[in-house]
Amino acid sequence: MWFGSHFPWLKVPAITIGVIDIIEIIILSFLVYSVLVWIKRSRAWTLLKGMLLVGCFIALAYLFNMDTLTFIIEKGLNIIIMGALVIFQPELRKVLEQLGEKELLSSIIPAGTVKEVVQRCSDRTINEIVRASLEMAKVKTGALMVIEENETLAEYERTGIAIDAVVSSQLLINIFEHNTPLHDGAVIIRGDKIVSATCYLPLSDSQNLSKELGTRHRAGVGVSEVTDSLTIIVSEETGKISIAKKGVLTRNVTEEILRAQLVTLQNKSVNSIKLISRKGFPFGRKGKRDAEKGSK
Ligand SMILES: Nc1ncnc2c1ncn2[C@@H]1O[C@H](COP(=O)(O)OP(=O)(O)OP(=O)(O)O)[C@@H](O)[C@H]1O
Repeated sequence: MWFGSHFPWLKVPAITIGVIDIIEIIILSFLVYSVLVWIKRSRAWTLLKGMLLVGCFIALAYLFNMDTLTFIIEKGLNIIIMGALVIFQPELRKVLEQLGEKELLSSIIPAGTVKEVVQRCSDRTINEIVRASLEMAKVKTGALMVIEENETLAEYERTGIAIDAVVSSQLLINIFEHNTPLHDGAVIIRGDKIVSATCYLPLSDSQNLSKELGTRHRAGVGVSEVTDSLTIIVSEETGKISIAKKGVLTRNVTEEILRAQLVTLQNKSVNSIKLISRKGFPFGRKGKRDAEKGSK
């Protein structure tokens, strides 16, 4: 009433909101949120900033009735939209794929409400991967291991040689041994199996990667940009272990960080996993000390 009497020119229509409207609002909010998150995570963020700038120019052109500019904009708009669709075809495809995957469900239902915990790989596999990485780092054997999560790596798996063997540190070390037929390229791990070796991965074109890093690291980051996988890279040059996730490369990771990443991927809390090395000790010096204390 107060609003209506003070702003008579502002007519607010009498609306009745039904259940369908609420559902519509929820769906729209979710879609807008998903698009914004996607834009932030993908290359589209840079594009969006550019588009906002162009949008400002367009608004100014219309505001000040700049006929020539508005004519060009009207004629060129379709071409710009088509161009954007072609350039961002991989990203758009990924968004549509994600909509069809279970990630959608988990993003709607908050963590903790889904009771069943899916365990992607066993504790033993984690221990074997960590052990292999440390061993290879010690002797500076270059390695590239991609661990599959929700999004399939089948596309990259096909570029390599099928293996289908249970993950073991010995096998991983053997694969990446210099001058052996399988040492080039990447190994793909799915669950507790090494599914393929010598795989070719997409190279990242990120400008943020240090110039001193070569194609092994670029390939590791590249696959993490286009899938939700975790990549472990052991540098042949420095013997340092790096991990790539969602296009972010973390260099020189410690055993603990590497293990924590693998445990996160396994969908279990870090505390709930008991890590036992081959000698029967929990991993790490502290674990060994604790185990020795316990056995006395
Ligand atoms: N697209 C790719 N997919 C998978 N593996 C690749 C790809 N490109 C290069 N590699 C692997 O990386 C090796 C070359 O590594 P390079 O020395 O260029 O990289 P780097 O990042 O400097 O690593 P390092 O620190 O180990 O030297 C190749 O022999 C090959 O095994």
